[in-house]
Amino acid sequence: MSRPLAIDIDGTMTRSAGGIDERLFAPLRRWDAPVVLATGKSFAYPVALCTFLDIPERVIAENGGVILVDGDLTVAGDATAARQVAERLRQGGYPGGWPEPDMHNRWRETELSVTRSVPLELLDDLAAEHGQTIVDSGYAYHVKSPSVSKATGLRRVCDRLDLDPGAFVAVGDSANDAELFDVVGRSYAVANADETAAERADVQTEGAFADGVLEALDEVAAE
Ligand SMILES: O=C(O)COP(=O)(O)O
Ligand SMILES: [Mg+2]
Repeated sequence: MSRPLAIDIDGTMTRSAGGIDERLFAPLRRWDAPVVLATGKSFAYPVALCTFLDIPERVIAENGGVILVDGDLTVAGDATAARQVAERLRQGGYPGGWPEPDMHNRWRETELSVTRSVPLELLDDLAAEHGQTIVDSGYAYHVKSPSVSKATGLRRVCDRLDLDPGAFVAVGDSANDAELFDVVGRSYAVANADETAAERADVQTEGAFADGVLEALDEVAAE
């Protein structure tokens, strides 16, 4: 019997060189419990992925800033603060996120994704000045409201689907998955996970990236 699944995208569903590992398409499409894509990517990306996977639109995007569950949309987070931090970065001679044209932030509704080439100390100071925190996905620094996370996103999803977060299994790879790992019934960190994710997960898979996801899915499906 399958359990509801909350799955991270970058570093988890992807191959080491990038791009979604196509071996995940069939098992996710067939999964006989809700599948929620939980990501730091901007809202458009996981919605598009649901469309192409042909699964219901159940999405926690922008590290909990935007949640979509079967047509029910919640926008949390602090878009104004994110824009102010972007402006301060530009004033300091840095990209206001990523170099233009910035496809990471173009369709972003709440937080700010920032290239990891920007000094973390500077970003920490700017974020704190605007009441925001930083989370590192391994792919980008995310300047976000401290009141949202993938875990707060999952709570919203659960309200909507009338499920308990404890019913969920989560799979992820990075610090931005750690709060999610704390609230689900069982959490898997793939073998390439960063230290924070690896420590906070219940289980570490032997396989990296999608191999780890397939391992987790097999284990859950066999129960
Ligand atoms: O957008 C990123 O930086 C990474 O997003 P992820 O949460 O899917 O790994
Ligand atoms: Mg990730």
